[in-house]
Amino acid sequence: MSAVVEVTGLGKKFGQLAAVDNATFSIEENRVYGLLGRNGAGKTTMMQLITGQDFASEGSIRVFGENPVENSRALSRVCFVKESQKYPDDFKPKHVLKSAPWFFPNWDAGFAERLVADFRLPLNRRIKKLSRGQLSAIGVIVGLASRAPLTFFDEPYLGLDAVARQTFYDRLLEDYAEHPRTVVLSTHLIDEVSNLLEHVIVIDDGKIIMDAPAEELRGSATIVAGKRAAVDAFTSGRDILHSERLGGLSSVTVGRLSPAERAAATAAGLELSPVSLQQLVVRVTTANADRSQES
Ligand SMILES: Nc1ncnc2c1ncn2[C@@H]1O[C@H](COP(=O)(O)OP(=O)(O)OP(=O)(O)O)[C@@H](O)[C@H]1O
Repeated sequence: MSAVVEVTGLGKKFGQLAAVDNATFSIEENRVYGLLGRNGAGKTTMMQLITGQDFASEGSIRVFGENPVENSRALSRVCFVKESQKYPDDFKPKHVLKSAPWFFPNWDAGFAERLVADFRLPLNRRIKKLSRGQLSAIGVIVGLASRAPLTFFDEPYLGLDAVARQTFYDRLLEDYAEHPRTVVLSTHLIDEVSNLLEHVIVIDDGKIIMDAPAEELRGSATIVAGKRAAVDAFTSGRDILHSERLGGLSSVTVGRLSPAERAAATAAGLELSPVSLQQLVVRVTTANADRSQES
């Protein structure tokens, strides 16, 4: 498997603030990635750096083996869909679709047309007059129909309703199956996309705090619940990601349990339940914030 993006010791400072802090990771070819993290964690900044829209303060970035800054050869293979995309004042969606093939060599006009129907996008209305959802739909259509070998969707759902979001996920999966490429989704709706993701990168306070295949993460944490004394006895000495108490009951999130440990927990009358990807991300980012405050 080959890396389409290689980030090494990357840092980006805005004055004193390290929006990206000593980040090292790679993005492999033909996989769907989730770039996840809390508000202000550094996701957009990271995507801006990788797509050559901003300069790094330190470290190196390779996109298809090259420095992306002002590099039209590397960037012609990249599509970055962001919510704050600006268009010329008098532009209509039809102008965006007409100009897209200039930027994206793999542009599929027929696919774009089908997506316009799916998202009920009015092609002839000025972009300034579009609803928030219609504006999001333009980005989603460009991101999908461009079939760029590396596509970033920065919170593509912001204006989309639940039906339109599901349409986006369905079309993405169908098209990805036929035309494999690398897709990076940045989103807060982790549960909604969790089945789509093959690899998860979590950024917190500019630092990469998790970088793992989604399959490995599923089942990597378990909620142990039951009578407080029994939960405490079972979880004592373990790395605890989260704990909640209510009267004499307790619910504690711990790391991966072996089959023998699971059997012991059940024998002790404890209930075990899996932690969703969203819960896991919340737990690790909260644990990271607690550690940062302590140090
Ligand atoms: N141009 C800038 N000047 C100063 N600070 C900035 C600038 N751009 C981003 N930041 C700061 O850098 C940090 C990271 O911002 P970034 O937009 O990358 O976060 P994010 O993870 O995309 O957040 P969200 O999920 O809220 O969109 C934030 O604290 C933000 O305020």
